[in-house]
Amino acid sequence: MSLEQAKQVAAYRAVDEYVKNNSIFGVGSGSTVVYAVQRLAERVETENLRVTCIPTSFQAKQLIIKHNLILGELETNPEIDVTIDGADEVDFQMTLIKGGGGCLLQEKIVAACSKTLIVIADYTKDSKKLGDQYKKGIPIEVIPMAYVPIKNKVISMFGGQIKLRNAIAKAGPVVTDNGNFILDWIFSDQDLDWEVVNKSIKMIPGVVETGLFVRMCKKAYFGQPEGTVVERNSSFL
Ligand SMILES: O=C(CO)[C@H](O)[C@H](O)COP(=O)(O)O
Repeated sequence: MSLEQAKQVAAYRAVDEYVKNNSIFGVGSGSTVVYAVQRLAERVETENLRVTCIPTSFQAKQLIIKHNLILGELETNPEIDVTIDGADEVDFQMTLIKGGGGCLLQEKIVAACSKTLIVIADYTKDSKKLGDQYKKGIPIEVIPMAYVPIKNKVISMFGGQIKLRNAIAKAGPVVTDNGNFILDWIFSDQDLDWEVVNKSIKMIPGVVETGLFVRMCKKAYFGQPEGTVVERNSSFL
């Protein structure tokens, strides 16, 4: 079974268990979420469901439109029933690293407006400690003019290394859906208190958001190589 199939089984399971009729649904971003939207569209069609979808990125909005789903926004739907999103890594405490695809800011806003946040991922994202699996670091979305002082400050507070994320098909840095830059912080200490780290980094002027999702996720579905799905529940939500 391929990695893509592992993503698909996790996504289908989560949509089947969590999406209900007459609900407001947060649509995450990334390659795994593509399968979730696919499954949602199937269910809307066959079960005649009414589900209003709130996107977490330009990509998510395009997926909603492509599948003829109802597109909503936080202005009119500030309370979301459930959001299903991918993750770059999920540790044993259900702390997430997100933002590998650069959409962390809107993902965190939508997650914070959701009664329930569910993660869907393949088995490579399942980890004991952050950094065991995902080696690209913690994304930090920043206001462009402040990227150097923020970089220096984070390193002086917590160590490690920071890279400004560069675009692939464009010269220069990645510019997010919100017009900001992304710093990827490769931390050296795996035993940090992520709640403290998240709050401290957020206090630095010019930081818009971090890709650390602490105590936000209720459940994770990990698609396995043999086609089964492993579930992990949070102990605090
Ligand atoms: O946080 C994200 C984007 O900002 C994604 O959810 C995360 O990168 C996982 O993506 P994928 O499902 O493609 O592995």
